[in-house]
Amino acid sequence: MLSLEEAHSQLLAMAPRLPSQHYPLSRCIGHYLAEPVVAKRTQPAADLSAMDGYALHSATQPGPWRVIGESAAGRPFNNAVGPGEAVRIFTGAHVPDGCDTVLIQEDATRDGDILSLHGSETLRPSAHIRRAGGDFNKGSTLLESGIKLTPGAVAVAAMAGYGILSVGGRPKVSILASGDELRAPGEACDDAHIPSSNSPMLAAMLSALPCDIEDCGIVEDQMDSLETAIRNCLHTDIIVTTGGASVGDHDLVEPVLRRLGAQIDFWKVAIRPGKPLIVGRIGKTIIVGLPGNPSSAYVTATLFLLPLVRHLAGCADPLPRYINGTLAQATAAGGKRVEFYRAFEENGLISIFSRQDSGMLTPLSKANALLVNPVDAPARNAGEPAQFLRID
Ligand SMILES: Nc1nc2c(c(=O)[nH]1)N[C@H]1C(S)=C(S)[C@@H](COP(=O)(O)OP(=O)(O)OC[C@H]3O[C@@H](n4cnc5c(N)ncnc54)[C@H](O)[C@@H]3O)O[C@H]1N2
Ligand code: MOO
Repeated sequence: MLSLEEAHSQLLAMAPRLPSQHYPLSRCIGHYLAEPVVAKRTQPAADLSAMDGYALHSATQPGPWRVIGESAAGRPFNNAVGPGEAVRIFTGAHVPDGCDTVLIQEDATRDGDILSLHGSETLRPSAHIRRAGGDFNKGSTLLESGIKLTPGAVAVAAMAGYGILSVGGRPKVSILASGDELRAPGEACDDAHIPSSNSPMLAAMLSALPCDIEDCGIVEDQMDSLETAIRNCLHTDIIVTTGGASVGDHDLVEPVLRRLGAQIDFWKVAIRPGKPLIVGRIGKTIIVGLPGNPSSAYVTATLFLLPLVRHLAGCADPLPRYINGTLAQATAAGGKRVEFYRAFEENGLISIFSRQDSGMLTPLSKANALLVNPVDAPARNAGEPAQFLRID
């Protein structure tokens, strides 16, 4: 059986990133940057006041000063300020030549044009001044390609002079649930049927990524039906199936993929839950066959589907990131497969849910972490270090 590490390296080698595209900043959120953002301007471009008050030279204190003009944001005072003079200034406005400090208006008394300092405070040079280039300088690289564009990253790109960014492509992902027992969520179910919870779960997981999702519904456990359903999704970049990935008589994903002439890249990975995962391709479409058990589908989507989408969309670092934490309770020794326990993490302390059956959804619904129990790990006590994946 393939190790998790081998499966991950095969996954990322399967297909190159999708071609990049140009988007206005308003549509860039959540996409991966395809080219670095290099500042086209310096910010601030000049020394600016950080407060409302008066610009003057600290050597001329304690005053009084004569107010000779005003500097507002976008409307600088363009003359020099001499000894004994001050300029009314507002937050974001240029600090005029001849001034090296800002007296905030709460510490000032003004009588007509005459300004005096009240209180015994000393005005320090540079106080309340944001220096030119204090945030960034023209030509400096502010964002590397492959990073996810957060609101802060979009804002720095705008301030750096960009209105349009080059971002990675948006993979098209179709979701296909297979199983005679499945009904669409919300439909009535008798004892022989269950709602397809995997379909909305996968759509919800993918919704956090830059991709376009097509829910292709539910297909019965029949070779011809599954074959037709997969054929109908071949226009997408990824087809994710759930169920029918294992070895039972009604588990048809692998035989149907073979009938369709698919290349099977790997089937069965040394992980628990999720061992029956199948990954293959038909032409340019990658098929990710997730096991049907809800927690197995969740874990394999976390470990394979989301990283694949991130990779195609241009993410520099698409694989799940393990975080260091501390066990709140003892764990059993690891076995021959890496185990991912549904867990709850708070302040780095990880507790494992007592019910870990991969068919159960209640522990998953409360989990915010997957505790990683590596292959052949020794049994561990509460207080020992452990790694986890954040899943909220
Ligand atoms: N003899 C063996 N049996 C099984 C093995 C094995 O190695 N040898 N592997 C087990 C493991 S591990 C898993 S996981 C499951 C995976 O099975 P399948 O991918 O073939 O999934 P199904 O049999 O179709 O369904 C399993 C389970 O999940 C429910 N299900 C399916 N689809 C959905 C959905 N869309 N939403 C909610 N629940 C779903 C289904 O009703 C079953 O209860 O195989 C083991 N067996
Ligand atoms: O790996 Mo299955 O996914 O144990 O339930």
